[in-house]
Amino acid sequence: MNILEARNINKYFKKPVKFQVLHDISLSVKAGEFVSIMGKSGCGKSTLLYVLSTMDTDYDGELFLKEELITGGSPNELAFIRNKRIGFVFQFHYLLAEFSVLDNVMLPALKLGEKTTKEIEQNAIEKLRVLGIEKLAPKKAAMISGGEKQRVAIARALINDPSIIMGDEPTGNLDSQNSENVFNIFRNLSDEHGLSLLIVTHDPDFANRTDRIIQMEDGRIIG
Ligand SMILES: Nc1ncnc2c1ncn2[C@@H]1O[C@H](COP(=O)(O)OP(=O)(O)OP(=O)(O)O)[C@@H](O)[C@H]1O
Repeated sequence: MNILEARNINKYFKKPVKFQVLHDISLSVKAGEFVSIMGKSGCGKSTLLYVLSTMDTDYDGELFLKEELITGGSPNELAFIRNKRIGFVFQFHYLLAEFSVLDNVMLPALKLGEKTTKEIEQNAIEKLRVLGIEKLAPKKAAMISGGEKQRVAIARALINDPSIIMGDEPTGNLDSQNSENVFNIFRNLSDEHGLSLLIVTHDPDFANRTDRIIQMEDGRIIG
């Protein structure tokens, strides 16, 4: 089954001058598939990811999540999809520095409000355990290392059991050992947990070990 499908996505920026940033992009990510997106700086990777993650709705074309059309959804529907069905990992972790690791991971589930605080806490501890960092749970986010912060950000992205994880250069700010850790976590989530992942990366060593590379050039998919 396709977890994510994009059909004929075109996007224009209108300022300072009108130009087409995405040209007729069609792609799909299947259940459990670990896919990377590569391409030169400025080719449109981040723009594409913002469209695919529903953060940007100003595009032509159609997006499907689990084979359901989500293009044209109301702001509330799209906010729900982003919180529950899509996990996002950025280059920078965006953790709340003064909150504990556990609280940071719990937040998206508290916002969703579908489970009790106790259930959410147990679930958050389980996600931290899967990522090998349950001991960090009580620590303040400000007090842990960069590599640990990124793992906490991944645990936070997993808390609502999303259908897909999207990442924009999630290893871009990490040293090689921490990049390797993050890669292995993603690989394991795909192989052992059947999660789909779509990750923008500049790192060929990372991309070459994903299931498939989508190559972009000048706003187009070229391979
Ligand atoms: N809000 C915007 N308004 C106008 N042009 C934009 C805007 N955001 C990005 N662009 C332009 O769109 C093109 C694609 O940008 P995008 O950030 O998607 O590329 P990228 O492949 O992710 O680059 P990088 O690898 O450097 O992050 C670039 O030419 C960029 O300058």
